[in-house]
This record gives sequence, C-alpha cells and structure tokens, in this order.
Amino acid sequence: MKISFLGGGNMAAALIGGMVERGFAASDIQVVELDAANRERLEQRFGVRACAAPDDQVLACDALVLAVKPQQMKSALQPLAGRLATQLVISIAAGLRLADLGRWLGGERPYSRLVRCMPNTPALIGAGITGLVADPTVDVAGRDLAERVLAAVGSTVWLDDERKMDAVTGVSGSGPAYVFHFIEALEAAGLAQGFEPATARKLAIDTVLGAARLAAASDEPPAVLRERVTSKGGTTAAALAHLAAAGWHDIVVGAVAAATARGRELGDELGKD
Ligand SMILES: NC(=O)C1=CN([C@@H]2O[C@H](COP(=O)(O)OP(=O)(O)OC[C@H]3O[C@@H](n4cnc5c(N)ncnc54)[C@H](OP(=O)(O)O)[C@@H]3O)[C@@H](O)[C@H]2O)C=CC1
Ligand SMILES: O=C(O)[C@@H]1CCC=N1
Repeated sequence: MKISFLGGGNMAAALIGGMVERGFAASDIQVVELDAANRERLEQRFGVRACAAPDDQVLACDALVLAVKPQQMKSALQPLAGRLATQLVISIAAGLRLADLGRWLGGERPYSRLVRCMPNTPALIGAGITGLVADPTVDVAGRDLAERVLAAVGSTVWLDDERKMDAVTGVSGSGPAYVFHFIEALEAAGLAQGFEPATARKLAIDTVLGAARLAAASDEPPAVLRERVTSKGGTTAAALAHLAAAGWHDIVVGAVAAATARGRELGDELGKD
C-alpha cells in the first residue's frame, strides 16, 4: 500500500512515525513538504522520501493524506485539482468539510473519493484515536483502506454524520493538549511542594499514565474509580472540593465547546472560497 502525505509537519510526523513503527514500509511512504529542514528531518528520522512539490511519484499512491493546516489547504490542493482518479484522499484537517475539499480537488466535477478524519498526536506511539467519516460515495474498499492507515496508529471510531467531526476535534484531536497542560500543572504543583524537577515530573506523568490505564482496563466508569480514591474526610476530598469550587468540570466542558466551535468556524470561513 503506497501512502503519500501533503504536508509533513507535527501531525504527519506523528502518523508516519506510528506507521513505520508498526510495520508500514518506509519505502512506500512519501511526503510533500515545503520546509527543507522538515523534509530532511522526515527522511532521516523515518527513511521516507520527501519532496517539495507533488510529482507523478507522489500521485502514484493508494491514499493521499492531506496534512497541511486548514488555512493552507485550498492553495496546497491547487496543483492537484483534476489530477486524481482512483486515490483515496484522507484529510486530517480540522474544520474543513468533505464538500469543500471535493470542490477544491475536482476538475470538471468535485472529487468524491474522500474520507475526513481527526487523529491525535499519540499516534506517534500507536496510542492515537481517530474519528472518521467518509463521503457517502466511498465504497467498502475505500473505507477499509482509511481504516488500515489510521488503525495502524491507534483506535478508530467511524461517524455517521460529518457534523460530529468538529466535536471529535474538540474532545480527542485537541485533547492531548489538555492532558499535557494538566501534567504541566501537576508537575508545577509538585515543584511548589519542594520536589526535585525530575521527581515532580515523574510523579505527574506516571499518575496520569496509571490513572488512564486503570480507566481503560476497568469495567467501571471513571466516576466510580474517582470515588475509590476519595476517602471520606481525607486528602482527595480536600483537593476535589477545591477543583469543584473553581468550576473544574465546567471549565473542561467549556474548553471542548470552544475547540468545537472553532472547528466549525474554520469550516465556515475557509469553505466560503
Ligand atoms: N497537531 C495536531 O495535534 C493535529 C493536527 N491536525 C490537523 O493536521 C493538519 C496539520 O497540522 P500540524 O501538523 O499541527 O501543522 P504543521 O504546521 O506542523 O504542518 C503542516 C506542514 O505543511 C507544510 N505545508 C504548507 N503548505 C504546504 C504545501 N502546499 N505543500 C506541502 N506542504 C505544505 C507546512 O510548511 P510551513 O510551516 O512552511 O507552512 C508545515 O510544515 C492541520 O490541518 C490540523 O488541523 C489534526 C489532528 C491533530
Ligand atoms: O489545534 C488544532 O487546530 C489542531 C487540530 C486538533 C489538534 N490540533
């Protein structure tokens, strides 16, 4: 299976790294990337071919992953318009809708062999989660191909309605940043309590890792696991009361709503062209 990437930045590197680590042949992966330093990094780190513009070799692929920023997409697709025939196009761009991508990629008619998805950066270590939605005209073979690419780097969730994709972006696409931010805060809290930096970081990271693994392995919901940590009149209750008073739950819900709304706004703004 030959996979080409348009854009070789952070998320493309996470996907390529995860794919190579999980047995995709580096010689079957190509990347079009404008930045020369990025091209060199991708070639050296993963052994893939990187080039500055989409040539015939890039187009001779089974799947083309669109991995430029949403604001760069329309101009990045211009050199490809009307040149695709059988390739499955997989967009990972936040906000951008299938209909607009199809219009930008098409020649006389819109291109419809399209899957829109939203992965996240833990893909780099095979621990990503991706939401996917296909254009209704994509056949089973096309869906299987997208599934094989994204399932190589983590779990997948197929959606029946493209409008839900912005919420996937809000929850799991952007989600690792919220978790990293939480780890940063926990680490800073450890430093404030007098731990050495390495100890503060280890306590913070291993706590999040262990709690997430326990939640994933448990038949019980996170709320029950939380209650088990919370002894009556104990330390956790004191911390949770502080978080509740600061509106912790609503803050997280509001953050996801802001990300979701921004995805929708990007789709509205950029799709107008
Ligand atoms: N980062 C994340 O966690 C996630 C990102 N995404 C989506 O992935 C996409 C990429 O995001 P991210 O990797 O963070 O962004 P980056 O900016 O890191 O990567 C995009 C890369 O594409 C390059 N580029 C721009 N125009 C072209 C072009 N015409 N041809 C080839 N390469 C080009 C950019 O170069 P230059 O910098 O020189 O412009 C840049 O290196 C976005 O659409 C985003 O919404 C989805 C899920 C998660
Ligand atoms: O911040 C962004 O727009 C991208 C999409 C999801 C994660 N990063």
